Amino acid sequence: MTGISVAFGGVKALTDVSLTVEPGQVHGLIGPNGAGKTTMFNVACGLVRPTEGRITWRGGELRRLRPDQLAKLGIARTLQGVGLFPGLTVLENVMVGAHKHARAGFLSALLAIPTADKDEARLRERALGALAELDAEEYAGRYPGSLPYPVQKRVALARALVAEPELLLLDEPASGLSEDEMRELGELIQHLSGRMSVLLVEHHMDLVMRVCDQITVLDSGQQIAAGTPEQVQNDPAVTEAYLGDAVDAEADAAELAATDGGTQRG
Ligand SMILES: Nc1ncnc2c1ncn2[C@@H]1O[C@H](COP(=O)(O)OP(=O)(O)OP(=O)(O)O)[C@@H](O)[C@H]1O
Repeated sequence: MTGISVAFGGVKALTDVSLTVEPGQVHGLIGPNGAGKTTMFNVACGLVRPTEGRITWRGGELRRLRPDQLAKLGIARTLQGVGLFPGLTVLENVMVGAHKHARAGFLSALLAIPTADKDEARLRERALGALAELDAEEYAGRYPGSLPYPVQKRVALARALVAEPELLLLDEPASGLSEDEMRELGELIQHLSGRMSVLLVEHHMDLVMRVCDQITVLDSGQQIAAGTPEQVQNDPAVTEAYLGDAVDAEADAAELAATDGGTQRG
């Protein structure tokens, strides 16, 4: 993505941001709150059209990237929420992610139309394989609503992986996970990068520093640093941006405490 700018009405969410996810690499996108990470992620998955800039994929420019084209382009994503279909079982949810591999289409496969028997069997096998990779095979027959949040997140990831994407877009995959689950997620992401590229938007800095090959840092819609985890960690502009964020939070807390104190005194 080159020279990406996005404006929402008068708000400039991104100004001239460029990043390239290299084949087989994990690329982290970080920055304090409101930096523009989600907006950039949404540009990468076609949910937000940039005001300016170019998106290049497989050597060609994508003039109009739409979310429904992603699977055909070899791109899969998971979003901040979980986004599973509550009325489908875990297995069926994952099969939805594999539908581009089915000749007769997902609907006929799901409805078990006779001509789709072979496709359905293949889909089922692929979906079970993806669930097994995420250690979630045992939940295949369950409905998402009955499962703990971290398991739902694993199912959502299995649904993205089953299409065997070339590029996997992950928006805050570690949110709501315990330390142990986060460590497992880190290992999984590193393992996956052997066969696909990953763009990772994440708040948990230790995870980002552990698994990313390259990192782009945004602040107030601008790119303030880019490089290896070590380069980014030692970049004064990055420290300053995060420190500014912490100082703001402290000032807010102090102001709130002062207001509370005033109320008590009054
Ligand atoms: N749909 C929208 N309409 C108007 N402004 C928006 C919209 N989406 C994002 N913004 C603004 O764009 C800026 C960047 O927001 P964005 O959500 O991309 O940041 P972020 O880095 O993902 O933040 P966070 O870490 O808090 O999720 C913010 O100022 C935000 O208020």
